[in-house]
Amino acid sequence: MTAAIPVPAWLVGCGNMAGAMVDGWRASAVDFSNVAVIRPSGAPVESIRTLTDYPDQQPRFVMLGFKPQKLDEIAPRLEPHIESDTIIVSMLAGITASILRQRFPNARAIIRIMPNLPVAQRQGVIPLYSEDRDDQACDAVEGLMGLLGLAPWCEHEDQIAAIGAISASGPAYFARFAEAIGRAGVTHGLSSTLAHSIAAQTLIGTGAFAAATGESMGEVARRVASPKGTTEQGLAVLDGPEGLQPLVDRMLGAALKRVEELAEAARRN
Ligand SMILES: NC(=O)C1=CN([C@@H]2O[C@H](COP(=O)(O)OP(=O)(O)OC[C@H]3O[C@@H](n4cnc5c(N)ncnc54)[C@H](O)[C@@H]3O)[C@@H](O)[C@H]2O)C=CC1
Ligand SMILES: O=C(O)[C@@H]1CCC=N1
Repeated sequence: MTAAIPVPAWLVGCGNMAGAMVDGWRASAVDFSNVAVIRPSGAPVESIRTLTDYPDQQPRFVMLGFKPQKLDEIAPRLEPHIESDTIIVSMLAGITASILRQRFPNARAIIRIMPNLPVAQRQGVIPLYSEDRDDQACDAVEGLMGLLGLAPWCEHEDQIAAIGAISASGPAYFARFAEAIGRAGVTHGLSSTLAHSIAAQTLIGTGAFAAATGESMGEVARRVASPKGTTEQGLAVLDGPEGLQPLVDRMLGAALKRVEELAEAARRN
């Protein structure tokens, strides 16, 4: 039997990220019959009832899927519906468990997650973190997230941000790298369509190859780069002192700084 969403359940905000989770759960045959999406646009979500306002109901499960900057607009109207039976799952970047507990003091348990878009294909990474020692609630949410991919628990809240900077933001970074390789292909005479499609297919194929062989990315790179061959010369540029690692370190640092800023803004309110 597949994991079940405790019901009644509300998905408050259902855009790119929560929508991808819904797609993954749908592919896992999760029952949505007592689940409602609540968002002001009322834009329909396939096979889930969509509402523009909170019904007169006390939900047992609420997933926060809106932007962190919306917390102070949304929390005061949502809070009266949250009771000692309600599990809150939050994907809001930067919004800590203690900030959420302050906004929703009555919640049974508050569980933070930091999912990524490939949950739609059940190939996601979904770190979890909670400060509430509620094994039943944690097991229920772990079961649901486990349907969508790798769902590790974090011991410390900082790990949610660190994992998130890699895996939640990661699809954007890998996508950007593939775009840059595609653009380089155009510089070398390929048509834009061909260059970008082969760059994307190479990213997809590399992931599939690594998954099928179980090899680390380091091993995959070594397998491609023949000694004294062509790839070795390209890797030497990436591996140089001005190469990829310092750039990636700065990239992650900038994203993590923003996590702090979002938390600070929420703490001030
Ligand atoms: N996009 C991603 O890959 C990831 C996003 N997240 C988190 O997911 C959350 C949502 O991000 P996205 O899906 O990218 O944004 P989005 O803009 O695609 O979706 C936001 C949703 O919030 C809804 N919304 C706006 N105002 C609302 C209100 N007053 N009440 C209820 N719903 C309201 C919108 O209708 C929309 O459905 C953010 O907190 C972000 O930190 C976390 C990990 C990855
Ligand atoms: O960019 C963001 O703020 C969200 C959180 C991690 C990925 N997307």
